[in-house]
Amino acid sequence: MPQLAIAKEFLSEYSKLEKPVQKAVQAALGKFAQATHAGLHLEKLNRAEDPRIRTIRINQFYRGVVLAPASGDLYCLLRVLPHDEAIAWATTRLFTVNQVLGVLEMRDETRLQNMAGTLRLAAEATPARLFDHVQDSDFHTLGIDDQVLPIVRLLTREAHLDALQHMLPSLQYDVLVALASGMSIEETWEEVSKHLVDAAKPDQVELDDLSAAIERTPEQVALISGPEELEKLLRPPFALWRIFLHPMQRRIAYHGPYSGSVMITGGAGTGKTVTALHRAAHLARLYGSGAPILLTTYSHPLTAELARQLNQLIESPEERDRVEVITTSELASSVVGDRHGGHPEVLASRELVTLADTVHPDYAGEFLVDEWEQVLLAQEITTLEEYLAATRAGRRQALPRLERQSVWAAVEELRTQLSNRGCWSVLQLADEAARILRQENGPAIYQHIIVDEAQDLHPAQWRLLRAAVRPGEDDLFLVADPHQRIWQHRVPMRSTGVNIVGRTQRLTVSYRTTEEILNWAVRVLGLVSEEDLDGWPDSREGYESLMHGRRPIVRRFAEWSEEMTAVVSQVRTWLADGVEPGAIAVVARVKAKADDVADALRSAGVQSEPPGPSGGRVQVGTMHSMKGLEFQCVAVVGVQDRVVPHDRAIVPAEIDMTAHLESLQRERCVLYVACTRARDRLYVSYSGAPSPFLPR
Ligand SMILES: Nc1ncnc2c1ncn2[C@@H]1O[C@H](COP(=O)(O)OP(=O)(O)OP(=O)(O)O)[C@@H](O)[C@H]1O
Repeated sequence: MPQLAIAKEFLSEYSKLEKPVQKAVQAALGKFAQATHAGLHLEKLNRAEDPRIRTIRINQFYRGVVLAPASGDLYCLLRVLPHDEAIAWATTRLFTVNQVLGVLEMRDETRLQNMAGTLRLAAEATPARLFDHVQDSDFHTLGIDDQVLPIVRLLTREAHLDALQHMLPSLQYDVLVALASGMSIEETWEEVSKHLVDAAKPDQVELDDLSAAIERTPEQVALISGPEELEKLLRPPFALWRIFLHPMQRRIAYHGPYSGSVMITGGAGTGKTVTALHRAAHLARLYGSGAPILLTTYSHPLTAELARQLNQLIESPEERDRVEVITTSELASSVVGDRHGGHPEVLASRELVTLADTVHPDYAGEFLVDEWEQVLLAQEITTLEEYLAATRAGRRQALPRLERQSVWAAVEELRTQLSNRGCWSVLQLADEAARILRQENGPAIYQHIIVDEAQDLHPAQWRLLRAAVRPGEDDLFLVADPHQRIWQHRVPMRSTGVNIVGRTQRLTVSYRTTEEILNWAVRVLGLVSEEDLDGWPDSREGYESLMHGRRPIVRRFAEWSEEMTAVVSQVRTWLADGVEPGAIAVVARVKAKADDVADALRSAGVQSEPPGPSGGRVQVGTMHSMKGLEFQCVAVVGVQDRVVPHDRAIVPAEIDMTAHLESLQRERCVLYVACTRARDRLYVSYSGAPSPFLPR
């Protein structure tokens, strides 16, 4: 029975082909998948470096490049390119199985041989070599093969190594870069092992067993089980993440049972959500009976997106039905609704503040709500005595102990008014639901809970989730980036009630953005101290992107009106370059500025919409509203002093220094989140003095 495999490179270029060419590709691939490829003419090439390379006709102009071993029945589709390009690519490439690492490797053999000649000449003039300090045996241990080693021994400068980047097998190139940058053999091995399926060398490697090698290279090539899978894979939106997982993502998501709660951290765009989705799919497949699985986060737009992606990932309706995708608020609502009857009505935060404004002449609604949520509900304070004894670290406003009595009375009044209206606040509802579950101590609602964006949960939401699943194997799978904490006050890891000791993992490769944008955006975060992390695992070391692109543009203007004119013109340039309107976002720290931009765009004939499931228009919104989203091009505007950080979000230093620093760090995170939404292009502008967070 013939087997079909496809390379990631093919799938990314397939999505860019015109519809008729895509149809022709589907027809050709369908024949492979249905094992009727005998009708396809696999054309052998004269002078090909790899005797197993064939091409197939897609249409008059395009050809597919296929790796077809002499024995066995595996066909691997590598590229689909215009005719001449396909032939040129196919004749120069050589595929091998790495003897030590067992992965499938590709090299540009023709250019590599030419390069060897040039390097030999350069080496004759220089006795010292770049890798004099590395023994042959160490190279072998790290997977450098006998064909590459003689070339490596000719290298005299790092620039020569750079020149080999697109010729060498990628993992061997990574090894050489690590060694050249001064890493020890052990450190280099640690880097390499991240790319191996079991983080270890395979026991035995058969050099002509392509199927086994493909299974060890899940980042690059995928075996297709049959025509249905193929059909699904090629259906838009060509989701690469469904098939090609980084070995680390795969190891984490498809791990056997974890003995307790697990936390996965990683910088923006490292595929944390993707890993959470795969874990949900894995658990749904493993655990057929019993309580359902919950996939959750704090906001509805984010759960809507999670549900949409999960629908793409899980094919079996029964397995899909095992995973409930709802917000923590919806969970709270259903628990409280079940016990108190009816559907609890929740007051939106703005209405809550308006109501709180009316309860006491001396206290602003915002202050009372903040005190209730961030002190009382956060610390689960239920009596005045507890409140009088509570710490108020991190509050915006000092509060003499004597005054707490009247604040307590005002919050009580707010609660009474809410209750008279038959309403709840979001966090009050979470607190109540957690209390009910803990009191009942009944069977767990969920067998497993998977949480995305866990860094933004409030303590009441942590209590709710903790109570909704019984502590034990595979109870909580948490995905977080402590550097993207933009909402709540910091919840120290020890206050979450979740024990992750010894069960933390980190993702480091960004799949979203380019190295240029990522390096710039990370500098926005400044120096993050141990205290800032408060027991949460760090997630920036080794954070990198394998993609390259343009550096972010930063522009200064004298006035907001000029800045707006410029951003409108930037959006129009992107549109003129062929970027889809829905792949463009304009982001501001405050809503008023976002509204100004939306108006300016409208006047220029460009329609926009708020962030969310795209209706195909340019999206304009606040930095907070962009959480979890991504766009090809992002413009972040109004990044000036006193706006970023936003004056009102900063706790004055004279009130509480720790809280002041914390609030500053959170504002850095907000800007970091906004900038890391960009895949290819990032444009940043400000009027007057720049934000102190902008990298120099
Ligand atoms: N293995 C993969 N192959 C291809 N694309 C991937 C892979 N993993 C993630 N991606 C893509 O990278 C982008 C970022 O992934 P994801 O949203 O999961 O990252 P994240 O870490 O949750 O990001 P953030 O914290 O910024 O919200 C998405 O477009 C996703 O489809």
